[in-house]
Amino acid sequence: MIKKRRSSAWYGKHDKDGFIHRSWMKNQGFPDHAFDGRPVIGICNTWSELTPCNSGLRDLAEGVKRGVWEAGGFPVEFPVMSLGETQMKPTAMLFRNLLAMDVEESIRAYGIDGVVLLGGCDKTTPGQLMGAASVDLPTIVVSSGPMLNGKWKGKDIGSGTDVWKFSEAVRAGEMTLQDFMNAESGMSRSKGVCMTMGTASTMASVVEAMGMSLPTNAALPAVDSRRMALAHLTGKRIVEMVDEDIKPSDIMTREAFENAILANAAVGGSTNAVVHLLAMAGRVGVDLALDDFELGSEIPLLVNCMPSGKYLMEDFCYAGGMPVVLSKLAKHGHLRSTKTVLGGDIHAYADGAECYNDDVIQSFDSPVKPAAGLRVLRGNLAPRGAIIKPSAASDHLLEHEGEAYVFDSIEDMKANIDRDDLPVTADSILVLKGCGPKGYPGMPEVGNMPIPRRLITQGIKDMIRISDARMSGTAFGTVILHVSPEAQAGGPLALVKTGDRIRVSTSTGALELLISDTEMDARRASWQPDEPHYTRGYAKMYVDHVLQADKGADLDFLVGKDTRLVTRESH
Ligand SMILES: CC[C@@](C)(O)[C@@H](O)C(=O)O
Repeated sequence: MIKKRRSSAWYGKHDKDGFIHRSWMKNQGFPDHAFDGRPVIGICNTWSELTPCNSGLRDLAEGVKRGVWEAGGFPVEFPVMSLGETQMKPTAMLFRNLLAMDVEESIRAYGIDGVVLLGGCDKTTPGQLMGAASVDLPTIVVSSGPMLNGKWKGKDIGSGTDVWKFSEAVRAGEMTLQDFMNAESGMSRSKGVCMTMGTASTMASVVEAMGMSLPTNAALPAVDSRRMALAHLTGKRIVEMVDEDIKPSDIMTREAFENAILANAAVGGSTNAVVHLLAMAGRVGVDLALDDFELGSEIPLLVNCMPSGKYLMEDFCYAGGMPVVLSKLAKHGHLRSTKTVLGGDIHAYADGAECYNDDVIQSFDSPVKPAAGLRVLRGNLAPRGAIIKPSAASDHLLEHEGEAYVFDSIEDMKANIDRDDLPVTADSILVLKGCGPKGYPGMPEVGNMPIPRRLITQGIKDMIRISDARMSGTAFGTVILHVSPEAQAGGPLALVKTGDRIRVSTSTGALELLISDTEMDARRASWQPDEPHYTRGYAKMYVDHVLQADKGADLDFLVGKDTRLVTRESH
């Protein structure tokens, strides 16, 4: 017998409970020595054919198992809910916290000592980490990895980013519907997540910057054999980590979250990282606030990937990937010291990293864009904040005052956006209500509303859009998101009327509805929330308990952790 482990409370007992735990597991052909006290490693898998981004995780699980066996551990794979943002209605975000509950309770209830999280699609990474952090066993992430570069008509095309471009081109009459449909197959040529710097690759990048995965995990393409090797090495490492007792709470420190914010700015990462990092921080008890994201605002955009730049994740990988970004951040004093899954400091991920393509990963002195990180906006329209991604926005709209055109719901927007008589100009500000966590529900990626047809046919490509929704990490435009409190929770967004003037200043961080306080109070007095869409089940629980976007949209009762061992047996 090696050292007494958590799993020994299942497999090390010599009574009827130990018999039950071991004997039933042996029906899968595991030999006696699998239960000799070696570390039991749970492989928490979000593989699903309905989550195409994660469809390669079955293979990667086998890679992790090889490494676990090699290091003297006992690997056991288990499924958890899988969330495919491209497939789920109303949005996978509605279920991120449900996945987190599934992960948390699975880890807690089973006899495992350490966990490898296999995720990829946007919500699977944060959902798994939130759940794992609330139990706090040694944990490492292995991501799906991005798809190969999209290819169509001899050009590279990027997941999401080119969907938005193509669909606007069809609406503007610049692309045929047949061409639009033909591009589908070229865009998704292999297993893996979006190969733009969408939310999936953003989350993998920030997780690497936090030290929660092995180095190079974020950018290796899903089908690159080196990803299988990385899974193998992760399996080996998690066994050692159990012995070293390195837990998420040792790694996911305040400094690690700051590194995530800084890295997110440098890679031009998704706005969705904000709600996910806030929710993850809430689980480990790190006091991260929306304003902390301003930390990244002066960091230049180094990674020239869509949607803020022009390349794709495969190019980013071949240019050196995250270790290069971390080394550039370190060189300019923007990488905090913090422990990683390897047991050393995050600076070790950066040491010796070489950049193989200076156009794909640019320098601090000559970046893709200066001061590219997310900005937090506040004012009487968003008392608890809103965010904008300047690197994906139009410079001329970053300081702007204009007249609001309001859509009261997503249905209203869809029914009217293409009306030929829609009273909007390029200076108008489109406002969409009812798309926050409680409103839709689930805070979908609809904030980057299409440009009204009458403007797009005049060649207008961007205008200010404001909502309580999120937007795809692959999207672009001058889009103000995550307005808190949301309309459905009675935030001032609910009170905006068509014709009101709104002022946006990205430089001073202001978002103001230019009406008097008296007028605001009068409108509030007659405001009623919409009837809830769901009156039972998980969605009802979600709506009753979800926190606002500025707090990460976790459920109020899931914040924090409980690391106690469950002592009561099932028989
Ligand atoms: C279409 C792109 C998606 C589904 O990945 C999106 O969720 C993102 O934020 O990147």
